[in-house]
Amino acid sequence: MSFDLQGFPADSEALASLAARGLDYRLVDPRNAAAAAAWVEADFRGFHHARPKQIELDHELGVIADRRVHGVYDSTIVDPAIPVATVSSWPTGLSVPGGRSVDAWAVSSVTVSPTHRRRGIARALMLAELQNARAAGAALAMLTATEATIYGRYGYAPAARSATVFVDRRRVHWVGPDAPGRVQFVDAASIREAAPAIARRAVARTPGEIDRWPGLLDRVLGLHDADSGRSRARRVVRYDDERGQAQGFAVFHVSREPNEPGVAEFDFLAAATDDAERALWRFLVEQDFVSGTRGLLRSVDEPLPWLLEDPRAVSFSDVVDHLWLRVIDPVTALTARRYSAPGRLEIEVDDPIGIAGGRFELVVDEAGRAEVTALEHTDAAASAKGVRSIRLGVRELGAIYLGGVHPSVLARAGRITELAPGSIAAADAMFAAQRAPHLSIWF
Ligand SMILES: CC(=O)SCCNC(=O)CCNC(=O)[C@H](O)C(C)(C)COP(=O)(O)OP(=O)(O)OC[C@H]1O[C@@H](n2cnc3c(N)ncnc32)[C@H](O)[C@@H]1OP(=O)(O)O
Repeated sequence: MSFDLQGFPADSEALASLAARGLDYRLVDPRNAAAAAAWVEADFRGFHHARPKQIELDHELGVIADRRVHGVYDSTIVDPAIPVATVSSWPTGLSVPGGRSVDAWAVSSVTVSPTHRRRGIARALMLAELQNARAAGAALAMLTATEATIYGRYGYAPAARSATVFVDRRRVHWVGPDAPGRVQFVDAASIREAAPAIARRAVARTPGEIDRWPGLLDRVLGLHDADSGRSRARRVVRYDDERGQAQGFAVFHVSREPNEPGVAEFDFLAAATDDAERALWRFLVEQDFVSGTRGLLRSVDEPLPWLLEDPRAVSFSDVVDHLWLRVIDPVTALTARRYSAPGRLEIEVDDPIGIAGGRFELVVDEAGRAEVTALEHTDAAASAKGVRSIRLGVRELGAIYLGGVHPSVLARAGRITELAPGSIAAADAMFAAQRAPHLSIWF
């Protein structure tokens, strides 16, 4: 999605509603070093992080150079250059079932200073971001949330979960296939050039993953602050296939207690093929002098238990909502993904914020490809025709979009209404995803 991030002004409604509270809502120019640094300072404070070191600040300034960054300013405080609220956003691809990527709008860095909380600042920022997403032509807006109670009111819903996986070293006996290639240690800097292409292919394999940005790869490889203790503890391994082509890499470190075996911990594994995924997992779980391996932000549907003789070597904990989606343009969003069963379904979407509401006809062919049309008529007419038809809110549409939540579960929760017999069963079959949606990074 090509889009000029600085090319349109700050949202006029947010501007007016914050001005009415004596606050100034501004688009921050990331090339203005002082303003951008003050914004980063507020962002770090908002998330209760320590003040950034210069090297971290420089890294963050590089990241926000590719983002649309807003701050809210209060001219009456001691340091009015530091915003009392922050938000950043950018257009990026979201992988959907079937392997395509849909244009989406990522929202991040939502903070409001504790001195200014609960007076509607976040609300103004979040409504503005929906308008930004629309202006950018995004089919969906998306975010990862610190707390699950903040974003539903703007139409977001959890659409992909993640889990912590722990593998008990003593019980590891690999029974999966041997990978034809090999795993080797590589220097973090040496893999940086190949990393974007591997990550891109890995992202395309899994619905729910989003495009990686350069600063993220620098950070996971520890290159943004190479001399820090954290970065120096990181080790990088790469999987090369039988032809010597790099197909995946993982970044891990071993946490140590004196004279005790440590735990191999990782939160970044990019595998472009099944062989790479298996080989990297095998390397990570078969280390010696560790009590186990812990992977963060892993899929709830990892194949790992099926690769070990003792599936109970693997435990899943902290299964949480992770990726939150907000449908902006139902026709584009619903057309982008592939479906698991053919059929015809009318979907009535209620959107209290007035962005994505309406009635839509989804017709899926034998290959799982969809044609989606916005309809004019009412549900009474649809059910009279005997057409399979459901009614749901925009949040529920976001929840089922990637196939991570079954429509029948939301129907049982009273959150989807079946307007004609068989419609929920049809929706379950159509929206099912071959691979559980999963997002393995924070953004
Ligand atoms: C995508 C991301 O960046 S996730 C990061 C979110 N940010 C953080 O966790 C940092 C710490 N928290 C904060 O900075 C603030 O508490 C924010 C940004 C979450 C909320 O900012 P505020 O300006 O206080 O929110 P605002 O006054 O606009 O509240 C809007 C609504 O959200 C509700 N709300 C706000 N924060 C929370 C919360 N943490 N938990 C539950 N409800 C909340 C309010 O009660 C209000 O509800 P209403 O619409 O029913 O009246």
